[in-house]
Amino acid sequence: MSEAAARPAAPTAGESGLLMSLDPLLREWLPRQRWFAGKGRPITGFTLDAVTELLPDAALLHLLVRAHQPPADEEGPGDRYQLLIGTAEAAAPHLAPAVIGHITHGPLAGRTAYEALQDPRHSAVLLERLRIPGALGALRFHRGPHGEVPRDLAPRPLTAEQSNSSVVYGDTLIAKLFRRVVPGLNPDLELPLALAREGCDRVPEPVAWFETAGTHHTEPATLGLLQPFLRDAADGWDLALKHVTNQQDFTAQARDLGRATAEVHTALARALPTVTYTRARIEQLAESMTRRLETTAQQVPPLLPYVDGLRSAFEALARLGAEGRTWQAQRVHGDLHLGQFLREPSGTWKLIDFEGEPSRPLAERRLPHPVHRDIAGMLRSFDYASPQSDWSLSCRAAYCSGYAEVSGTDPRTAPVLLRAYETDKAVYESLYEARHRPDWLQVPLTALKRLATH
Ligand SMILES: Nc1ncnc2c1ncn2[C@@H]1O[C@H](COP(=O)(O)OP(=O)(O)O)[C@@H](O)[C@H]1O
Ligand SMILES: O=P(O)(O)O[C@H]1O[C@H](CO)[C@@H](O[C@H]2O[C@H](CO)[C@@H](O)[C@H](O)[C@H]2O)[C@H](O)[C@H]1O
Repeated sequence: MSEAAARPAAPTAGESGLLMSLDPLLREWLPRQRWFAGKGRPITGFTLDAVTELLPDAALLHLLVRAHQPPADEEGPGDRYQLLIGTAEAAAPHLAPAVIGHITHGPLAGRTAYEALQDPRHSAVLLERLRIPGALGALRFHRGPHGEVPRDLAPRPLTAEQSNSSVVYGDTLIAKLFRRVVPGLNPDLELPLALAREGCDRVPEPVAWFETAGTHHTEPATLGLLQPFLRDAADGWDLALKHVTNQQDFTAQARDLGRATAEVHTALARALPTVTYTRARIEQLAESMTRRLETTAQQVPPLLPYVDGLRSAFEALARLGAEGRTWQAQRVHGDLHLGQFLREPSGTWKLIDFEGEPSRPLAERRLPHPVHRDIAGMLRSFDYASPQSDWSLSCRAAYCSGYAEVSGTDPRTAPVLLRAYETDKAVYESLYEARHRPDWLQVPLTALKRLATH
């Protein structure tokens, strides 16, 4: 790959000028993005961790920007975000919704900054980079062992509400760019690659990816990946909602989803290390769930009345550990819900988005867990589609039966573990909804009310 357009990764005087140009705009724009993790906390400033010019004259910039929002979180001084920014004398009319703002300070004064993934000319540059392995500025591009990356596929950005940002190329490939960037290998790349090595075809195999080089004290961070696009696939969440609306049974699909989950779990257990959860680890798990409940209740006050009742779910888990109960633990999906399953026109369910819960530290997301963690995520998801209904109860049962048919173990034989994970998931959801979709907060709250009196 040509290094011609690359600029050094470390910020230079010119780059701090760049920040002067962008700072006022980013303060306004960043908090409005769905993927911005620090909602509700004021930004006190930015640091530019790296800038790579993908097109000359600042026409297309790749930035890793740290947003300072005291106090610092577990992963360092401020969250680090990946931004692709285009600048032009004037943004073309079709890019109006992508405009970040008019630059009034610094070296780019007079130009307009916009979200470059919305500009097909710019997302085409990204595809071209992903096609050819190599280094460019702060970025490192890699190709997987299989799969073609054709040239000149027409890009279209996905408009779905997402935790990250995706671009579909010619209905053939889909690129996903992680927005909040943390050091380390992202499980969204790690697990699909491991599953592909294992011959599991339930997951689209990454064909290319890119990362930023680490520093002397941080690991490289995965920035994005390119996978086959599952054309004409139906999203499990949309499909479930349609069935609810039309008062149609969904148990056959739920059973298939259970079978697909068990297949993926079996392959993951073969592909990556497993551990046994014994007393200490189970008590630790119960403690971390309790801590999360308590901190979340501080951030989501409507949760407060249920805290005592919910704590009992985690106490029961710790008690089982103390009595000598053990479980096998392995790598799991980590944020499993109906929307993570896509049904191909052939009827086959595929699984996507192995990133885990984006707000958790990466090291935590890569820990092995009993499979009940994912199963609880799906049980919550049926409840989201039709809260506290017979529809959801029968789907939950069918899902567990399907899971048992393939794995040989019915998850319902571990009700205490399942309740603890379901409670933990609903606690996570209450924070997620409070931050991103306050209108939905009632869904996990209603479930938590029930789980508190279990
Ligand atoms: N391989 C794929 N084929 C078809 N659609 C996909 C594929 N991967 C993702 N999508 C679509 O993109 C959406 C967002 O992808 P996802 O990986 O869940 O991103 P995020 O982590 O930002 O939520 C999904 O809900 C799905 O509709
Ligand atoms: O965007 P991601 O797929 O990474 O996941 C986040 O957003 C999900 C919502 O889009 C959220 O899922 C919650 O809402 C779903 C309905 O929209 C429901 O099916 C899930 O069960 C529920 O958890 C997910 O928790 C969050 O991490």
